[in-house]
Amino acid sequence: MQPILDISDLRKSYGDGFEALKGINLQIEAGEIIALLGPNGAGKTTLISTICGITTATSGAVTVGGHDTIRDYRAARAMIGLVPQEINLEPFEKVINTVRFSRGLFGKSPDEAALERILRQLSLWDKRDSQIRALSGGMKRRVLIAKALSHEPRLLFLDEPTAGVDVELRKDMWEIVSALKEDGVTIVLTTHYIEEAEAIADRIGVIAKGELLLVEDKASLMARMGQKQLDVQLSAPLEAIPPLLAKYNLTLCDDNQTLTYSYDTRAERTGITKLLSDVSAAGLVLRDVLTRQSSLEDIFVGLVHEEKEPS
Ligand SMILES: Nc1ncnc2c1ncn2[C@@H]1O[C@H](COP(=O)(O)OP(=O)(O)OP(=O)(O)O)[C@@H](O)[C@H]1O
Repeated sequence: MQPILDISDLRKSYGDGFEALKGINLQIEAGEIIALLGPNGAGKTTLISTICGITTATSGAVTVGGHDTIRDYRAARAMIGLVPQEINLEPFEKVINTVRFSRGLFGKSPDEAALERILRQLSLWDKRDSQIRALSGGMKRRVLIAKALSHEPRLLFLDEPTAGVDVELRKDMWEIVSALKEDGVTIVLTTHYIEEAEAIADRIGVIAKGELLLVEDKASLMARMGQKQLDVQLSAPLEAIPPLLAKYNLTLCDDNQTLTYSYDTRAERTGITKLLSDVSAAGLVLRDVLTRQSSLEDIFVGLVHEEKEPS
């Protein structure tokens, strides 16, 4: 099946020569939620702006639903909704007029039923005649989403939808995103929050210094997180792993005194009991044991760190 979004070798250098995107390749299937995680300045906003035609790419190509975002800009843009980071609403305008106006900007014919459906979906229907300035911060964010949905796009970009919002509002936002997915909208969101990516994304991309360092199914990332390491510290150094312990796939650390064993915390049997009894049967004396777990955060920090300080 043709991906709804296809980005190939996308590069962006700003006027001062700074390369904000260094050859991004990414395909997104219809109906997915993908979270792009990255530190400040990684290039997330630049990537979204380039796809949406707000910024011009230096080279590379992007298609949305098969439409090239440059040659076939209108058709591509009509399929995209963008929820920007900043709240940029007209304070004296009524909610419904704001959303109606956005729809008009895309040249879509008026459709009051569509507006009602969007406003109801975002729990804004009761507020349709309120002025924007009278709304809470959370409601204003909902209006931004309603505006982005006003022309019924198939692909929605949310640029840091929960930056600086409280925990309750963040959860609200996550529910909205899940409901949109149920409706068949494909969602790309950028975030600094690892737990946000964990909570709602199907796939996670890590971006740093203009490069996409990893794109992976959340499930397989979680499987990596399920891996734990057991460090068995011995009272004396070893020359090599004894043959009796060969079957455990152990690593002997640089100090020659620590054996590391990886296991899956979710497996029925971790093999730890048997390992420890075989360690003793091999005549080794334990000094200490400790366990470590790699989290998505470790994976993320490790990747971004490697990128910052290439060895
Ligand atoms: N108009 C511009 N001119 C020059 N450099 C720019 C411009 N816009 C962005 N940059 C630079 O490009 C890099 C990527 O910025 P971008 O806003 O895309 O990052 P981001 O990942 O969205 O960061 P944040 O999480 O802080 O929003 C940054 O180093 C930024 O300073």
